[in-house]
Amino acid sequence: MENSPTSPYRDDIVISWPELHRDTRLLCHQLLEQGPFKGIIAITRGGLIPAALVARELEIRLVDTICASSYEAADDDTAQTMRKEVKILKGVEHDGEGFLLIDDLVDTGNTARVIRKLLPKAFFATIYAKPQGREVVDLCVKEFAQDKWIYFPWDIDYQFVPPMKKHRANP
Ligand SMILES: O=P(O)(O)OC[C@H]1O[C@H](OP(=O)(O)OP(=O)(O)O)[C@H](O)[C@@H]1O
Ligand code: HPA
Ligand SMILES: [Mg+2]
Repeated sequence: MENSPTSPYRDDIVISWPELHRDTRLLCHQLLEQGPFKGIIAITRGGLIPAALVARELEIRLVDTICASSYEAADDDTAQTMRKEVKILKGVEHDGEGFLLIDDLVDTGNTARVIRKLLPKAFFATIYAKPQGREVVDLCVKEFAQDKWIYFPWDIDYQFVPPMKKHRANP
């Protein structure tokens, strides 16, 4: 997948549904050591599917949301690399004590820093993390380099790829 020329991302990591499920279950094993939690707060939208999987494994039925937005699609329709100010569209009315905050990943840490301030007592977990944001969250299962763009399964599709031989300069 091609990144925009202005993008800081040089490489792509494509995550499949089974990989996301397996990584989320790995996170759950570690979360079981941290709980019990009163409930989960999913950070929309990326945190919604991981939060549903975590709720299933930890048998938590109280699931709330913090609705946030910080990226939008690039104009050239490539990767999502346009950064904006973090906007909170819906918060929660407590400091997070006893709650588990879930997002799909922490990249620059901008989103996580804003949400941390709103819920300073929550336990904050993401499936993936990049170095700039890692310290903002309490737990993650995998870390990737800062210049990798992570494609989640809900953002991609299977498609035909021509045989490698067709692209060779001197067949
Ligand atoms: O650490 P950061 O640099 O702030 O980036 C991480 C955030 O960016 C993405 O959300 P996005 O705002 O794109 O919205 P989405 O979850 O609705 O896709 C991702 O789901 C994280 O919430
Ligand atoms: O690497 C990423 N992948 C998907 N969404 C993101 N939001 C910030 N960084 C990323
Ligand atoms: Mg998000």
